Amino acid sequence: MDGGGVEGSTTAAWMERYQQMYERATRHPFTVSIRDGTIDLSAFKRWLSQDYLFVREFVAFVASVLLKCCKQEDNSDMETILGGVASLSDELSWFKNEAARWGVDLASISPLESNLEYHRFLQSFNEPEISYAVAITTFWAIETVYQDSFGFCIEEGNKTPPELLGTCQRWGSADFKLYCQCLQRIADRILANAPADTVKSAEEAFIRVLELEIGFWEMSSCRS
Ligand SMILES: Cc1ncc(CO)c(N)n1
Repeated sequence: MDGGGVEGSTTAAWMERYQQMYERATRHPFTVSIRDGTIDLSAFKRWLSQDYLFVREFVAFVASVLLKCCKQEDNSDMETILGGVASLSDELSWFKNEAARWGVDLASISPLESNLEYHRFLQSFNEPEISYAVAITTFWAIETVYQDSFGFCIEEGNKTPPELLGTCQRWGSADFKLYCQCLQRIADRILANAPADTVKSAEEAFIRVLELEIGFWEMSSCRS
């Protein structure tokens, strides 16, 4: 398919095939409790500080995706990914401001086990053998879980506490959704031209992201 849309695409097919797991990642009790207004603020602060450490690691991951992109013969996706790297600079500042607002001292935080597990997964993309197709699919999946999770917190009928709306807007906004759709179109185009074993690896990476995202919410809720 080459209409630029996402319906009927490889990634859309996976979202359907693994719908249950996708829902566990994007409608997790942690984010649903933000939407309900029943969120435990100590859990929110745990998420905030752990996600700051995640994003620091994510910078290196996105840089590795950018590097793989630049090595492609057709590197027309470069600007989109470069934009992603650039926006993480603003994101790190946002985390620092937000942490100060909540009285969280980021200097004294160390990563919990589920976060470390996610770090190891992200670091594995430094290997030049990991293809651009797998990397860009992983990048899309990671961003999309947050977009869908936080987008739900600002959809109609939400009771999200006003002091958490900024967080939800960061990933739930219409602009961030467009950005995720742009990543999805890139992933689908690359996958459409990739060999079957690469597509299989990308599918496995998609599932792994869902597992790791569920683990991250569990960790934040202190359920694990
Ligand atoms: C754990 C996690 N997944 C995805 C994102 C989106 O960038 C994030 N900030 N943290």
